[in-house]
Amino acid sequence: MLSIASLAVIPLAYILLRVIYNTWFHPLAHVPGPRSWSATRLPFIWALLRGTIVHDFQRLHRRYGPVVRTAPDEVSISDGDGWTDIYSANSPFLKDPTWWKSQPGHPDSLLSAINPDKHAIIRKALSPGFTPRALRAQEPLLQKYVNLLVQRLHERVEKADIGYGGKEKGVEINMTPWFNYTTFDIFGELGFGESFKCLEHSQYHPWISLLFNSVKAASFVAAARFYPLLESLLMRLIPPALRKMQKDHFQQIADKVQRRLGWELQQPDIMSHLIGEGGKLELPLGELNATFMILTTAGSETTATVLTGTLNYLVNNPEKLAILVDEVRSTFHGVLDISMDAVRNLPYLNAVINEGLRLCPPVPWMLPRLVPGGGRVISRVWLPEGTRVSLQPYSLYRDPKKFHQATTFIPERWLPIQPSSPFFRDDRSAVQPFSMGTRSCMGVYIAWAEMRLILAKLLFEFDFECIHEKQLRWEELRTFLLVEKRPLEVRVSSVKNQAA
Ligand code: HEM
Repeated sequence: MLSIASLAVIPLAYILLRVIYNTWFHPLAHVPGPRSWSATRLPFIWALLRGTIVHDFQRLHRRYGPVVRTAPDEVSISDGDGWTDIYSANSPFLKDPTWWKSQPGHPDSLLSAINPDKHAIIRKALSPGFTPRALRAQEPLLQKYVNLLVQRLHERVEKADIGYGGKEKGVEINMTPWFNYTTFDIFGELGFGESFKCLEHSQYHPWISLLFNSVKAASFVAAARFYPLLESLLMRLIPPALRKMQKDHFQQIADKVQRRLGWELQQPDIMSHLIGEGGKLELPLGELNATFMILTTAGSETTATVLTGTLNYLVNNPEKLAILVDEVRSTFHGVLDISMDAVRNLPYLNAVINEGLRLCPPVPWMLPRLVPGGGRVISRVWLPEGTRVSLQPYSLYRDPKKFHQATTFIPERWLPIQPSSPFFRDDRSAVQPFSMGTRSCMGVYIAWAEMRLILAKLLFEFDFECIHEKQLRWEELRTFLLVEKRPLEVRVSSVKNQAA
């Protein structure tokens, strides 16, 4: 009979053998990387749970190069070629189900559909709502909320001016929630004709507050998925109250969808393109609900992150802010002139947003895809079939080998450049914040329109200044699938009040 000691020795011996195999005999043993990360998945999980994974990957890439082994069966890429190697149109690299698969019994959404044919059906049904033509019809919806943002900020500034008796210039405002209020309200209206009323009430809708926690929880669920036994145990341990909260969260979106489907009046929102003749839906209701649940986050939190990051870099670089302010205020006579068409070709505004996207990508880490049958060469390294492989925008965009003064905010690198410029050799094509190919961002036109309109209107109406003792350091933010933003406290004053 086996003694207790030998029962303990067997799993230990198994773990030791696995570590030896992973480190020296695994088909990925030739890929550079730290031994501890190659031997077991624990360092990866630890980084994921602490929210430091993006920075840890960046550190590993600086040390080991553009292709790094970050777990026994996983490789991280920080190289522009990775975009075409992994994500180009009709790429055979499918999403890794560990991260994406929907929970058993739940319908697929646009993001969770791994099968390319299934994904193509959902994407095709949604795509008419995301074209430049659709966006033109949606402009009044966007403008309504950008104007409301401006109005709310004016109210804050005026209230403070009265309070201080005009002695101090402007008021301290945490801009982080204001960008979120605006983008969530816009998506609510654009998606299902019902905003979250955040700007109206100047506070988060409870659905959004809950969302931030659930994105964080998703990191934990993903961590557990690497250990199927642990996953099933954890799933059983979820308290009923938490399960109910998760269900209610989903149900609120399902209710919004249902209300929108019941409308008699039509407006040119995304949903309008999904309702066919006689009210027939272009997608099964379950998939529609699941897709709008995900879309609400993808379509709001991302844009708000770039806006927060970009304004942060602007206030910390007052000379760049002054150039942009000059461009905006010299182009427009009044705030009503600021339309989607009118802001599209402002060179410095576009350069600023491109630089914001480079330094503050809201998807700083592309979740893994799987290397297809037969293996593939990625960034000049051969990887066997089944390897999990991800691209790291955050590391890539801040790589000093790819960009001159890589971690400095320099919008000029996006303007037309002479060969004598130190930025001439910048690898601009490596910056693909909306990804590439069949699974690239559908909201790219909406996102650009929102970012241009919001920045242009804010800078036309207000002066923004950094509050040095409350500076936000973007490099210190944690990532739980998405970036965990912190308050961006800035001093805001109204241009009108100064002119008076
Ligand atoms: C600056 C803002 C944004 C950035 C940087 C961004 C970036 C991205 C990226 C990188 C992906 C690919 C994710 C992956 O494959 O792992 C993606 C997917 C997606 N994004 Fe965006 N996004 C932004 C805003 C938006 C907006 C405003 C919307 C909608 C209104 C939107 C809708 C989508 C959708 C539907 C997908 C999934 C596409 C598919 O799987 O076929 N995004 N986005």
